[in-house]
Amino acid sequence: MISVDEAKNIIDSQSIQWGAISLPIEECMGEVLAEDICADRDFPPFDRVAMDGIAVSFDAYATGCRTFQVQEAQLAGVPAVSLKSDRYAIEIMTGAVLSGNCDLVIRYEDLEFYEQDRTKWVRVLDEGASRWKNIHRQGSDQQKGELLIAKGVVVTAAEVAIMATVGRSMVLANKKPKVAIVSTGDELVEVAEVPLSYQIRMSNSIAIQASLCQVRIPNQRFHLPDSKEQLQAKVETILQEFDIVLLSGGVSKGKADYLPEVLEVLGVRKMFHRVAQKPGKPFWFGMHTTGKPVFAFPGNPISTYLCFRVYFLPFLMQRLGSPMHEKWALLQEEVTFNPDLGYFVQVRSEVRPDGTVAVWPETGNGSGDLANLAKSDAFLYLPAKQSRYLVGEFYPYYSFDISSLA
Ligand SMILES: Nc1nc2c(c(=O)[nH]1)N[C@H]1C(S)=C(S)[C@@H](COP(=O)(O)OP(=O)(O)OC[C@H]3O[C@@H](n4cnc5c(N)ncnc54)[C@H](O)[C@@H]3O)O[C@H]1N2
Ligand code: MOO
Repeated sequence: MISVDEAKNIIDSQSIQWGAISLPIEECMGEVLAEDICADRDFPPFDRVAMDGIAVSFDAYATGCRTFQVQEAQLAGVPAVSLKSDRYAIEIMTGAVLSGNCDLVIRYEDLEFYEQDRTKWVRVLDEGASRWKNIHRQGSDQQKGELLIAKGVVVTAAEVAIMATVGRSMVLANKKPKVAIVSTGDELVEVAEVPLSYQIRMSNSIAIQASLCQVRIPNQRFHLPDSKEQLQAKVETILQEFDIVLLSGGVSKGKADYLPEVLEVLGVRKMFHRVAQKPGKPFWFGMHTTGKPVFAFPGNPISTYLCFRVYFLPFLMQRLGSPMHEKWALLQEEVTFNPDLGYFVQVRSEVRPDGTVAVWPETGNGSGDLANLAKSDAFLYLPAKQSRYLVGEFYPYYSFDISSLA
């Protein structure tokens, strides 16, 4: 039996890539960028007028000139016009390119217009003007060629806006794997069915599917009976059609726990079976000859969910180029446990005003106590080789809320 850390390392060390796909920017929200996005020109690309008003020469203003003859108006979206001399002003609008020979913009609020001899004049009331006031200088935000978004970023509306402004109508995103979710067991019936007294409704594959849909991973759900022949035939076709196979149930020591044997026959090499942890001890992981990973989670609902959340999800996000960062939380009640196993205790959490996460254990009745999942909102990882975990100690924390990845 291997440790939790060894199991994670084995999973992480598999070289698996699903390549990249070119997507229109309208379709890339929530995707992970597979390329860097750089500035195609300076930001802003020209000296951009930042206030509606007039453009003048600062030198004229600095030598005491406060009245200017209005030469013309220059709106946004037209080429720059130039001052005839520094006694003139050009009416100018926000978003326009700064007029030639001008280096000061004064807002309408600080101006008085008047007419004299059928000529339009303007008087400047602002006594605190400086060179380049109200002008967003070319290249002052970013220079042409600078990195604006690094690959690996999950695209939000902010990235879409930046990609749009640099003219990227198509971008490269990490291709997502197609995942098969396979539950096994003759005691399981579909959700809409009424179970007989010796049956239960399946929930593991449904929970995994819900999580994969939330992080927008294409997936399909299957259910297979406890028959070696049927498992072998069906898993063989599933392995051809999907990039990753997640199985639930059939990996412990029961008479119908055929999966480890069937998987090996199908060319899935066992990388480990059994991890020194509770719950989820019988966790099995292997690699198919084609390089596709196969995760076989122990069937007890909390074990399946734990292995999915703690091992599979971080592996998936890391491979997609958007790794999940480890979070830590502060234990609020002492826990004692068997030092031979790492213990993923279910906890209820609260974020404190200082930002730390405080957690209280909600142990429930073991890995079959599915309803206890709703009383908790995370797993706290209490590592092996110690038996007491004290109030005020920090431990790694795996929230059930994965909405930040969506
Ligand atoms: N002799 C031993 N027996 C067991 C061991 C062991 O080491 N030696 N390990 C126990 C542990 S720990 C677990 S966890 C389970 C895992 O066994 P399997 O992976 O073979 O899972 P099953 O036996 O198929 O199912 C276990 C349990 O979970 C229910 N289940 C299964 N699939 C689903 C599903 N999709 N939705 C809802 N519930 C599901 C199933 O009905 C069983 O009650 O083995 C222990 N035994
Ligand atoms: O490991 Mo089992 O998952 O304890 O119930």
